[in-house]
Amino acid sequence: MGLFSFLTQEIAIDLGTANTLIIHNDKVVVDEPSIVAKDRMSGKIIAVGKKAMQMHGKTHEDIKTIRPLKDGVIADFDAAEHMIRGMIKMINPKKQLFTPSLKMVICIPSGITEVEKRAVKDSAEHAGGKEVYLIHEPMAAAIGIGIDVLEPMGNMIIDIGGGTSEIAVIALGGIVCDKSIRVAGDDFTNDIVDYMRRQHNLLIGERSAEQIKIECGSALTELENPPEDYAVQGRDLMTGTPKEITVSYSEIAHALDKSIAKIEEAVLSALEMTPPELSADIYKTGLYLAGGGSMLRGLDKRISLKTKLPVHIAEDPLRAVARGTGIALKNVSKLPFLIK
Ligand SMILES: Nc1ncnc2c1ncn2[C@@H]1O[C@H](COP(=O)(O)OP(=O)(O)OP(=O)(O)O)[C@@H](O)[C@H]1O
Repeated sequence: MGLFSFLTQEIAIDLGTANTLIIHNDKVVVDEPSIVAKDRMSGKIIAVGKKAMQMHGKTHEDIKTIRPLKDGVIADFDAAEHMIRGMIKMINPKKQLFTPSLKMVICIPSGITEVEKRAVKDSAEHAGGKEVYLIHEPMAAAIGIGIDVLEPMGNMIIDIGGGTSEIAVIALGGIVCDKSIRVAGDDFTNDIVDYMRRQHNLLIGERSAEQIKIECGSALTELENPPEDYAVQGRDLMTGTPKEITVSYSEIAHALDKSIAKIEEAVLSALEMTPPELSADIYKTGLYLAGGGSMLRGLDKRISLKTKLPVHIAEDPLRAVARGTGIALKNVSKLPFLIK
């Protein structure tokens, strides 16, 4: 560590629709849901991350919870800036004598527009970033999975996050072709809310729906190791009173079918766009899945059946992108694909 290293702090940020992770000194130091709570009267941010999440869906009229990102991009600039600031503060909760200047690498979806890119950069700079680099999420995921992205070898990465699913073929340090769709884990959650309302006349909140997805969600109607049925509580739409019903994984698989089919279609379309030499590589290496959405039971098998290719899930899918962004941070000068 250099003499003046305390003057610069190097951080990698996986700024996601659902979760934001910060890596500092090779460690995940922040892993929080991407949400803030605001006092409507004063306009002040009163909670960031988990604390704000606990308030989500339970607020009274003076408090508003905001998810600053939608579909992988910043939807509320002011809230995003406060969220980034708040999370950076979590790294050094104690007051410091010097405010270090920040060198950051932040990942962005590959289908992002120039204006959306600018919004991420501006938010980071307003939150104290002096040297800000951007990296495309599939590239970060590939690095996080352990793929040598600079090699003349094609690899396909499917990153299913909260707001976006990104499918990219990577070779020689670049994205050769990609397909980004705004259908991912959060759409699975919304499908469950809709399904419960339609099928069971039961109104449930977003957090309960996410819990169902995690506890008994599935991409296939038949699984080798099925999860147990799950008891769901909500409001009966007919009587207005609280009610409990039990759901099975096959039922949830039906509810998620349409959204999963859209992801499958995007994978097939990315495979169709792939130059033949790289198709040959992918035939040998298979497809790599990353992102929290890829943890849905049976999703790897379903994509494998559809594409007739082997599918591998990253070791820790929720952290693959953050890990890759952290590695990129340490190699800023060597990686030609970082965006300044
Ligand atoms: N065990 C699980 N099974 C299914 N889905 C899960 C599981 N754990 C987390 N998820 C889902 O993963 C999603 C979040 O994944 P991730 O943190 O990779 O997304 P993100 O980076 O915030 O989003 P994006 O990349 O779209 O900006 C959420 O929709 C969450 O519900």
